[in-house]
Amino acid sequence: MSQKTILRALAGERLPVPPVWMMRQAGRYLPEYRATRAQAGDFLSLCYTPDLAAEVTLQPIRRYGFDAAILFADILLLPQALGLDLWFVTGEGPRLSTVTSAAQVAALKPTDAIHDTLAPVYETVRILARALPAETTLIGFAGAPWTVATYMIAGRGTPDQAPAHAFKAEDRAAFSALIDRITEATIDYLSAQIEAGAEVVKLFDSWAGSLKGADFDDFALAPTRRIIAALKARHPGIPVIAFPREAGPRYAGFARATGADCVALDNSVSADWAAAEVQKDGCVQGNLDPRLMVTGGDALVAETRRIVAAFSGGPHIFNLGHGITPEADPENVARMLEAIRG
Ligand SMILES: Cc1c2[nH]c(c1CCC(=O)O)Cc1[nH]c(c(CCC(=O)O)c1C)Cc1[nH]c(c(CCC(=O)O)c1C)Cc1[nH]c(c(C)c1CCC(=O)O)C2
Repeated sequence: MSQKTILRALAGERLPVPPVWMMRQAGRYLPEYRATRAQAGDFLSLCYTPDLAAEVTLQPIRRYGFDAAILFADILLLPQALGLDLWFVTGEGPRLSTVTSAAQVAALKPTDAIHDTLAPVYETVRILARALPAETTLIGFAGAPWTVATYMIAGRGTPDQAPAHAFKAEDRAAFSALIDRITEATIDYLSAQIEAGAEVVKLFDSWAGSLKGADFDDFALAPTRRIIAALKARHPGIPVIAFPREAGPRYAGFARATGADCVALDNSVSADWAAAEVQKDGCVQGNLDPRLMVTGGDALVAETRRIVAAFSGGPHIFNLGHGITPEADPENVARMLEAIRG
């Protein structure tokens, strides 16, 4: 069996101390990240410069000794590789050219053309596979099709994903074709990350919670299942983490329905409920409220310990319920790690 703690937990092993990493662990809360980002000039240049992207991936590993490193990139690089324009507005977030018709779906670049744009990401993975400490697991990632589609349709982040819901309601066939195109491209994108050295991959479905009923089945669950089945066929033994954020009761059964080796939990579900209803099917990850990394104090330590205790009966990877924010205090990360590792 692998000695890497993350891989042991993903294989279903209960460990006395849970392995730990954090969503957005390379990010603006760290002064060394801000310095490298300034050197790169802007966020996308940082993503597409392998030496610098590898450097920011390694920064939180050096500072905190996390058990996993997550490739530094962004879920919106794939839409760009499919032919959309992408830029980031400082202080606001991403902007993309949009896809809102069957003709625009058909005009996206073919899947085998994505690697031209994404080659630097694979090079970052290769650098990291060589540079990481022997005990650190390298996680690759992509956005899940629904979440990626919400940005491609709206051209930006939206609080309620209304433009994507409208497209789905107006032309379900064209919307489904878009989901299929993203699904196919995601399979090849993650496959290439694995071939470059990613040991685990994670699918971020940040907006899964806005899909209800049959829509959740068709556009959160089914594409995830299809991606995982294709990856398992091509790369047996590579674990997959699924993050259907704010899926609520639909977290139960999600691993069984999709074949995910681990389900990442946001902080809106109770740890005790998830221990009973989600962890019974395998590894779970997440749940700590990222706001505690800003406020810290005794509440951070108490909540960290409560989550460790709640999931102590089965396989568990400690993580936050969503990404750490720029306002977080780096000292609070150290405090959290001390509460987990003692
Ligand atoms: C929805 C989404 C995106 N990107 C991602 C998601 C899914 C997870 C989630 O829900 O947060 C995923 C992501 N984005 C980033 C990573 C790198 C790995 C990591 O450390 O977790 C990962 C895994 C870097 C990033 N991606 C982004 C930053 C900040 C950019 C900067 O340095 O200015 C980082 C470190 C920018 C980004 N990228 C995206 C948005 C909406 C924004 C702007 C909001 C923000 O600034 O936080 C799209």
